[in-house]
Amino acid sequence: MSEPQSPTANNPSVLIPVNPAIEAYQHGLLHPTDHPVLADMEALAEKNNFPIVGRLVGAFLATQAKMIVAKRVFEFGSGYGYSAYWFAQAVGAQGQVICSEADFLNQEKAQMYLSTAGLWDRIEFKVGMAQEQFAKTEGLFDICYNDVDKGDYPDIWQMAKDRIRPGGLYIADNVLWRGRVALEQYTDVFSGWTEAIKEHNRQVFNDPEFDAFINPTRDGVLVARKKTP
Ligand SMILES: C[S@@+](CC[C@H](N)C(=O)[O-])C[C@H]1O[C@@H](n2cnc3c(N)ncnc32)[C@H](O)[C@@H]1O
Repeated sequence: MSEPQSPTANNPSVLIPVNPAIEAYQHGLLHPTDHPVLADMEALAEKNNFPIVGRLVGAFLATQAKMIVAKRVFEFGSGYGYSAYWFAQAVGAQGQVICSEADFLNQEKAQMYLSTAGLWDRIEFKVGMAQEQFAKTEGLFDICYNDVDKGDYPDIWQMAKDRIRPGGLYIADNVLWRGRVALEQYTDVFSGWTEAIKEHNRQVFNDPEFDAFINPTRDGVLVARKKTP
């Protein structure tokens, strides 16, 4: 009997972490009460091939934030506010999500979408390099969320880890990088990004101050909780 065809049989240099049928099943379980603006944001991502986290990971981010009663979140790489929608909804009316984004054109879109969703007053949107914006922002965070260009992942981890409160979370998207991190041979989309993600993952998992886990949903979401004294 022949082996079943894997979804990546034509492309052995990547693996899809979760079977698409399982992700479709998970999608089917999500409740349809989220704000209709999400569908507009998803349609724009589809049209422009823009890498938003998508609804499964969005719901996961919001759940993580609610679990630790997060009130202050810093996002590294906010795009036009899709992941920020989930955090803003989770932190509540008294909470704050500080977005950082290199492309100034995304600020206007984020404002339009998140105002429609009634969440803009929980957002502080900073245009510029996330590293610089973070350095200029004082205080500790309940969550630092990393979704910038992947070559910068180790640097972002190094700057974020000391600014997370005990019991708070460091979250990073795309840490499985379509499975390339698990392969000996792969085709890199951008030179060095797979190695940077692997180095980042090693650093997070080896840090004695954090407990870490990778949720393989979509492209892999790493969650690391800072231990309490
Ligand atoms: C994967 S997208 C973010 C998607 C967003 N988190 C979401 O799910 O809706 C990455 C975004 O980060 C921005 N970006 C990449 N590297 C950055 C950096 N070092 N500083 C600021 N923005 C960055 C890009 O312009 C892009 O909009």
